[in-house]
Amino acid sequence: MLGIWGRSCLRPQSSNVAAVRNGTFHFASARSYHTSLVISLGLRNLRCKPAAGLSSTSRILKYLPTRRFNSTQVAPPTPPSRNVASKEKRSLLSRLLPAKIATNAPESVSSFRKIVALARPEWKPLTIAIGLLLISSAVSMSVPFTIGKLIDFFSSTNPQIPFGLSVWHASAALLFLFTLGAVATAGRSMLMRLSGQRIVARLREKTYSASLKQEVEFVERGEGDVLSRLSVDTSIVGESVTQNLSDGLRAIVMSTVGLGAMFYVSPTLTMLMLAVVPPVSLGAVFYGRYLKKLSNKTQEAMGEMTKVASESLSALRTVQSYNAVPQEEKKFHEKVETVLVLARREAIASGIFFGSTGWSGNVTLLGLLGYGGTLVSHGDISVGDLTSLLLYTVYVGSGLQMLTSFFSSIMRGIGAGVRVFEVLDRTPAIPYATGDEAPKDNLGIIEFKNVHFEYPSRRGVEILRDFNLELSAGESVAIVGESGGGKSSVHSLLLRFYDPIKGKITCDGKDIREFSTTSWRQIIGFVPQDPVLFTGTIASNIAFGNPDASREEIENAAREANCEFVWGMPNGFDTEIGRLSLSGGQRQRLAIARALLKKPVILALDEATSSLDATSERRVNDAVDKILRARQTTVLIVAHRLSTIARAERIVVLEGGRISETGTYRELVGRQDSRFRALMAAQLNAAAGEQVYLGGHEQVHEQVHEHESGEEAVELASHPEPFKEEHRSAPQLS
Ligand SMILES: Nc1ncnc2c1ncn2[C@@H]1O[C@H](COP(=O)(O)OP(=O)(O)OP(=O)(O)O)[C@@H](O)[C@H]1O
Repeated sequence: MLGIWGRSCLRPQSSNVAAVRNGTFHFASARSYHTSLVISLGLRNLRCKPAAGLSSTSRILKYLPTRRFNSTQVAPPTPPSRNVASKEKRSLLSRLLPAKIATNAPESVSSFRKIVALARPEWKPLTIAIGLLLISSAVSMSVPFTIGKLIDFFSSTNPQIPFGLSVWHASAALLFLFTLGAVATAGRSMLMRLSGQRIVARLREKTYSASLKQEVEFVERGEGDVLSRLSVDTSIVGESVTQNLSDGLRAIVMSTVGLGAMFYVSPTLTMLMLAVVPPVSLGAVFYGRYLKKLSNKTQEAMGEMTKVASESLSALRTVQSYNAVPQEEKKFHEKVETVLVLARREAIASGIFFGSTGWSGNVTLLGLLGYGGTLVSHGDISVGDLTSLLLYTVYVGSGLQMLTSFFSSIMRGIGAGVRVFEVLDRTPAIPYATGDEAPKDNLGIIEFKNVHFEYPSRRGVEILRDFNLELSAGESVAIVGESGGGKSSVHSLLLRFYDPIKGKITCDGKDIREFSTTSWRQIIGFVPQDPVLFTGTIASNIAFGNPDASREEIENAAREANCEFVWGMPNGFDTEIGRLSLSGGQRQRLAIARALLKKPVILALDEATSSLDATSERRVNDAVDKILRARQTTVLIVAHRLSTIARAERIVVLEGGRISETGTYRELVGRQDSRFRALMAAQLNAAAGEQVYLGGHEQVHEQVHEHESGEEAVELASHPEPFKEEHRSAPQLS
């Protein structure tokens, strides 16, 4: 079945599948996000016995790229002294609890407390539900007793009904009792479920909100993991605090009341029945251990399977364009087979276990019946009592079984809780929304001062090294450099997706770390290299982050960003779009409109590296040109195309993590030994068949007075003299 599922998933339209970036799966649309949930939930359902071990997903997703907390960003680790002190306690715990939970005993305890605290707002319905549980349990526990009495009544020559009731009265009383039991069961079940769902909903919202406030690194490197915490772990926690708790209570009531009733009816027979408990428990221990080992392996195998599925689905365009569907089906099939082999072993083990426990149960019943029959024939107990006893034995047996699974479910809940609270209680490495208000105008100079930067995931690899850059208010600066040189990283630092490891970025002399991230980001319009659209209308996409913008403002921003294509769409600004349902150029212009709508004081524009078609490129360039000419905004462009570079007031060359050269376009091109010239010549020469734009000084200085047909002439009088735009699509630097 999984094989079929995998096959059909590889064939649908690829519209909603996102990219794999930095080894992380990015599900950017609701549908692909949903796919990821389906994968994790589907896998969870695949497990035959959830009893032993932790949340399957916690292990499944171990194999997806997950964020490992690094030393600078993690919530404070457990102090060593506490570890030593609790060592002894842990060794005992380790025998009782699943390994992962036992090694994190303090975490587990606090997770358990937090789980209980989650149920606090639901105390009223939960208390009522527990009351109803006691009523329904009392009713169901009275059934064996009643059946015994009924048998005695019908087999007796002189039938007597307790309390002197008539047959009709007794029947009516029993009917009422059973109806009461049924109503109590229905009420308990509804209340427990509803409370559970409300707890899960609250937990999901809180966890989602906490995830959105983490620094991007945390979520991007473990996105799949965060999703599984949001979807699967939260529901396990909710279940454990309601459904499992209710089942556990029911099991306790069933076992204790059942045992009490059995002792009341016949202590000897009860002792006989209890003789079977030790061997069955021993069998259960061995079975449990084997199952735990097996389920660990199964979860690992399922992790591999999820990885294969996620990779192919998130790169569906590549898979389909290379006709690699059969190849991917085969890969998936192999992983499914591994899971099936393990599932088969688990099925055999559980078959043997449940078969043998059933056998021992039946043998016990036979023993009880044999010995009990003798007691009946001696007149020591009645037939009714023996029947009640046998029925209570069944109740106690199933009560004990429920207790076993209750214990493992609670353990699972605690394990899932640890994972959820890890996100929920985590302090983001880059504080969210705390700090001073950033200036909304009169920005002053923005300065990168001796900035050193390396990505937390790649410690020791310096991307920026003593990087210095000054941006005056209203200035437009283009950063150029080799691909992978760190240009986009400069934007990431400006936007405070990361902080420098040394040095600082200041705005009018004040470290931007002193501003709250929300107010600082509010004044920046960011157009990333590969803009992301969200499922919704074009208008809602432009107004992303500005939900109160009027239609007029949205249209003005779209006009300014050359989004004329919107007016040609069937429903104009109300046209529904998906993540990839527009061309690259259209997406960029929409993203520019989105940024402009913010009326940013700083515009951080990362030019698309992917080749746009000539018209799109021209329209994007014109949109950028308009912004540059307006000169109201400080613009920092990561530029790849000559056409953009030439339009900036100043160009900085980023090499070896620092700025090697700075100047106007004219200055840099004019210098024979300029790094800028060398860099561009090298990169443009690499473009086979393309004319080398910077082959000669004179070529570069030819002024363009006319543009492509129907386009506004590009007047760059205030800019350095531009290059000759001979090709329809300008070559890129990287
Ligand atoms: N999130 C990340 N984690 C770790 N390393 C990263 C991350 N993002 C980028 N890098 C690495 O940092 C270096 C600089 O990347 P960056 O994207 O800033 O380069 P760039 O100059 O903008 O490249 P391009 O012109 O190709 O877009 C690259 O070596 C890249 O592999």
